[in-house]
Parts: sequence; C-alpha cells; structure tokens
Amino acid sequence: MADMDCTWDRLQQFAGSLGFDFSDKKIELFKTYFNLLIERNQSVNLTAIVTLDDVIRKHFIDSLFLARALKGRKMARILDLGSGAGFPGLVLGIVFTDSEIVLCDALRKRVHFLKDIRDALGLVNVQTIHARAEELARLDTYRDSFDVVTARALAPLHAVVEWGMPFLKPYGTLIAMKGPGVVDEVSEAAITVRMLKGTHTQTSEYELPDGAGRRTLVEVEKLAPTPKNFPRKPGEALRTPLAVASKIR
Ligand SMILES: C[S@@+](CC[C@H](N)C(=O)[O-])C[C@H]1O[C@@H](n2cnc3c(N)ncnc32)[C@H](O)[C@@H]1O
Repeated sequence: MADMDCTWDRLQQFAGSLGFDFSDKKIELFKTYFNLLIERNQSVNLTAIVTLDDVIRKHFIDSLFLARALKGRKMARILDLGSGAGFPGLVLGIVFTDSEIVLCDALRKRVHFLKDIRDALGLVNVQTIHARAEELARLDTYRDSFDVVTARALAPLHAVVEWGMPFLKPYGTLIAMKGPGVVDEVSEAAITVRMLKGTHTQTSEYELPDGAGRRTLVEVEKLAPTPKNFPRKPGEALRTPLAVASKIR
C-alpha cells in the first residue's frame, strides 16, 4: 500500500515538473481511471500495459507531455482520433476541464469503455464518437471545427495527416504522438501535408521517466481549408501514401 501511495506521489510530482499542479482530488480521478482500466481490461482488450508503474509512466505521463505541449495555445475544441483506452484524450479531459474534448474510436467496445470512464469521472467536457476517422472526416459537421487534433499510435503519419487535417480550423494544429526515430515517416508524409494545405511546424523529442523510453511529438499546422477530395476513400490513405501514389500515376 505504501508503495502504491509512493507511486501516486510520483505522478503528482512529475505532473508538477511538467507544469501541472494536481490536487489530491485530481489524483483520485487518475486512481479511479487506473482501477477501471485494469478491471475492464480483463474482458475488453484495452491495453497491454497493466502494472501501476507502467500505466503511470507510459500512459498517464506520456499523455501529460502532450498536455504540456498544448499549454497556452488555443484549444477550445480538441479531437483525439483512435483514443483506444483514452490516451491521450481522456487525460486531456481530466487536465483541461475548460476545453471540449471529443474522443473517437473505430471499435465499439472501446468507445463503451470511454463513455463509462467519462461518466465515472464526471467529465462533462468529454464526448465520445464511435466512427472511423476517415469516414467522420468526410462529414461537414466535423470538418474545420477543431483547434487541435491528437492521435497516438493510430496509423502511419501520412494517414494520420490525411484523416486528421480536415477536422482542423485554419491555423489549428495536428499533433501525432510517435516513438523515437520519425525522420523517414515525416519525409514520407511531406507530400500529404502539402496537398492537404498544411505545414510541418515542429518535431520534439522527450524522455519518459525511469528509462521508460523516448517519444516524439510531430506537429502539423493547417494553413487553408482542406481540399474536398480528402480524405480519400476509407483504407486508401493507409495503404498508399500520396508519395507512392504520385509515382504510380
Ligand atoms: C494502437 S491503439 C492506440 C490507442 C490509444 N491512442 C493509445 O495510444 O493507447 C489504436 C486505436 O485506434 C483505433 N483505430 C484504428 N483505426 C482507426 C480509424 N480508422 N478510425 C478511428 N479509430 C481507429 C483502434 O480501434 C485502436 O483503439
């Protein structure tokens, strides 16, 4: 028990070092999140990361690095694509209570989990949508309406860009959370970024605590409305990056 308390203290301290002053009440929300995640993971495949230490370092703190990157920016509406068990979207919902956070996932069971946890934590600022990102992005209701789009471990960068950019308001930012070594992925996505009227603004690396690994945030800003023909048909962006498609044609 003392060990557990110690681990939660570490989360509070680390959050502090990232600029988030978490009250004990906020830490209680993370505890409830952890308990429900582990309980539901027995019946629904939500995560392979299950120890308290690992969930804190690799899920909660990783998501907090993204939250730090957003601090001070315009973020009234945030969309998290492929939220899975809620990373980073639900953590953003806990941290940024004044922002409206929409969590989207293609798997119904995971969306049910997201709804349940949202209700258990009383996060009135969080909504969930069961949909494929590339299909949702074709609906006028959701296009050009978010300040920030996030995605962690969703798809190759070129596909994340093609699915995510249509949702952004002009000058909104897409942030893809990636592992280390993204140079090739970024250059493979360059044509897609250009065709979708965006610009790659930043790649920043960071280190998770206790040697839990290096991670990267790749940021793309939207400069003008996305052409109507994007995203291409479901599945096409994933199979064929525009860089390859332009050589085939
Ligand atoms: C590897 S998991 C990552 C989940 C979470 N973002 C994380 O980092 O823990 C990818 C998630 O994206 C969802 N997904 C895959 N393709 C999708 C699509 N086209 N649209 C929306 N969600 C999708 C999957 O159902 C899954 O929950």
